[in-house]
Formats: sequence, C-alpha cells, structure tokens
Amino acid sequence: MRIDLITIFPEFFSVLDVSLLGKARQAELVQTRVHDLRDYAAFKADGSPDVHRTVDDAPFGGGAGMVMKPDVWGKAIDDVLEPGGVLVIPSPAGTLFTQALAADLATAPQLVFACGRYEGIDARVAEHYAAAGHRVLEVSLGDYVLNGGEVAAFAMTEAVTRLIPGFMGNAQSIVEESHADGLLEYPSYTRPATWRGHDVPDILLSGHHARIEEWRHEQQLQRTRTRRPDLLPPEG
Ligand SMILES: COc1cccc(COC(=O)c2cn[nH]c2)c1
Repeated sequence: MRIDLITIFPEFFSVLDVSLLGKARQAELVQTRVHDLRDYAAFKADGSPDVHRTVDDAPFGGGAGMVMKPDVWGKAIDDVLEPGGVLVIPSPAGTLFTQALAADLATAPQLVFACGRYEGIDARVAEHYAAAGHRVLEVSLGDYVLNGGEVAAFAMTEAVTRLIPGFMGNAQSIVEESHADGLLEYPSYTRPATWRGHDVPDILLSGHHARIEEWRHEQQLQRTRTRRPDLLPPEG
C-alpha cells in the first residue's frame, strides 16, 4: 500500500520514519510520502507567481476563519491520487472512524490523506473527486475539534497499516483486540500475582482454559455494557 499525506506541516510526519510503521516501510509493505501543500500554491489562478504561496481565503457568505482554496488542493490531489486510490479527508463533520473502516481501508492500493487546517477545505474538492469516480471519505475520529487533520491522519494511518497482512508480528493479537468482535477487550494481568495487595482473579491461575475464555467474554460484555452501551446490538 502507498499512503500519501498532503499537509502545510510536512515536518509533522517525519515521525513516520521512527514509528512501528518504519519497519513496515522497510519491509516494503507500506510506502509513505509526505507532500507540502504550499508547493502547489506557487502560482495564482491567472498564472502569475504567488510569493506568499497562499492556501486559504475568506469564506463566501461570511463567517469567522478562513477556508482552504480548491484550486491549490486540486493541483496537489491531481498530482498524487492514483486510480483506485481513496481520498480521506479528516474532519469533525465526517463519518466516525471505526475498526471496520480501518480494515476496509487496509485493502486499498493507496490512501491520500488531505489534512485540512483553518475552517476546512472548500467543499467542491470532495465533490470533484467523488464525481470523477474516486472513493472520497470525510472521516471523524470523534466528537471533538483538532487544529488540523494531521493528528487524525496519523492515527488512521497507524490503525490501518497495522492491519495489513504481514505488518504485525502476532496476527492472533489483532483478532483478539478490542472492537475486533464488536466488544471491548477484557482486562489483562501479568506477574506478579499479587501487587500492592491486589490479586489477579483466581480463574486466570486455574488452568481451566474453557472457564477462562468464558470469564473473559463475560468481562467483555460487562465492560461494553458499562462503558460503551452504544456498541451493543439493540437486544443488548
Ligand atoms: C477538513 O476540515 C477540517 C476543519 C477543522 C479541523 C479539521 C481537522 O480534523 C478534526 O478536527 C477532526 C477529525 N476528527 N475529529 C476531529 C479538519
């Protein structure tokens, strides 16, 4: 898979070289490229040089803040997005990012993350690439607002790449992790068996694997009921 990240803060993604992702990149499972949006703002619409490499402008209809220019984004995405590539726009107004969507995106040949800043990207950009036949997703990490899409893009990149076959050493741990079966993960323990007067649940020291599995599933249900009832099917 190739992952392209378009941003006005390219240095933000230099960490990609040192994270776990770095190993996957070395293994050629994932190629990542970072693109400076301002490289596509060197010339104005009329072809004259723009020394300020402007990427934003005032919103039509008024309102606070600035909107990112469609023409600049168009030049950048035209240069980067490949046939079959998915354009992902992190946004507070997006659909919720889930483990299921991560698994879906892990099968794509290319992801292009358009990292917005200010009040966002001109809405015609998403419209244009959808109309051109590309899969375009506006995706939210949750109900809060960040200053830009870079943090969200990095989180989604990690959630997706770790699901690429061959990336994680222990495939079994992926299957067992939270959300893989729609429930939250059960609590985990390791040595020492007693720590500051707190004991590990006896069942886990019993060696009864069937009972341990049953206890763990019950813990998953209990946790999901109390912390994330929204994840339970209607009959709960
Ligand atoms: C594309 O337009 C905008 C506008 C404003 C901020 C951002 C950055 O994304 C988020 O804030 C976010 C993503 N998931 N939850 C929050 C993008």
